Amino acid sequence: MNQSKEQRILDFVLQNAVRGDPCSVVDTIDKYCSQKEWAMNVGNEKGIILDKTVEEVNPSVALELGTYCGYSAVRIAQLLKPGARLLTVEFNPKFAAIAKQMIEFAGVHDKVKILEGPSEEIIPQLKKKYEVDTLDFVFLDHWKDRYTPDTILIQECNLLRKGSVLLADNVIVPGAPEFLNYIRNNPRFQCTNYPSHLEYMKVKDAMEKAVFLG
Ligand SMILES: O=C(NC/C=C/[C@H]1O[C@@H](n2cnc3cncnc32)[C@H](O)[C@@H]1O)c1cc([N+](=O)[O-])cc(O)c1O
Ligand SMILES: [Mg+2]
Repeated sequence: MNQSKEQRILDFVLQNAVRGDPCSVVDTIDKYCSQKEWAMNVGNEKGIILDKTVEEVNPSVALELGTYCGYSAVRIAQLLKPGARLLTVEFNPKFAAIAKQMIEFAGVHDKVKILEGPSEEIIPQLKKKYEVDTLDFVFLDHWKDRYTPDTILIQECNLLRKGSVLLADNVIVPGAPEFLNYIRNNPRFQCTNYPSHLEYMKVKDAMEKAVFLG
């Protein structure tokens, strides 16, 4: 049966990156996706915005919605302090399996837990089943029409504390207009926009940071 694009990306990493070296895994995925096949990884330009935000927050508990191949999970995990953890949610079992291998090859599996299932089912389980008190950082990069309902659900589940930071990818392309409208008009969030470009393209995109004010 012919391979998926995601399997080809993983194979390219297994053959060309350095095992246990997260930077080489990230760079190798970027090399493949900029030269051979485009894929919806956050990429290096927006990845630097992600890195800077993670370093600024220095989260003990981080949540990612939309693991895909594990590119941003590896980027985030390599910046986490000892004892800190990333929970990443993915409902496509094929993508979850690819990401699991990607994360293990990068050597960050002791910091990352892949939660397989839809975010709307997983989020309400975080406190009891995954022993989360509150989330210090949330990276939204899943279906764009889920950004708003999941942000509301995260608040309903009492998962944010004063200073928790949300960072949303793709608020220009593909776009998340209802999320931008919701979060920018919500007095409980302080928003900042970071103009950038769509991964591996010259197309304009942006990320939106939203700090929960409590
Ligand atoms: O569509 C995009 N991203 C959607 C990402 C989707 C990923 O998150 C999972 N997912 C979705 N809802 C979920 C709910 N629960 C769990 N996993 C979920 C999907 O199985 C997929 O692995 C996108 C598109 C472009 N683009 O240029 O077209 C660029 C980007 O950077 C993008 O992020
Ligand atoms: Mg994205």
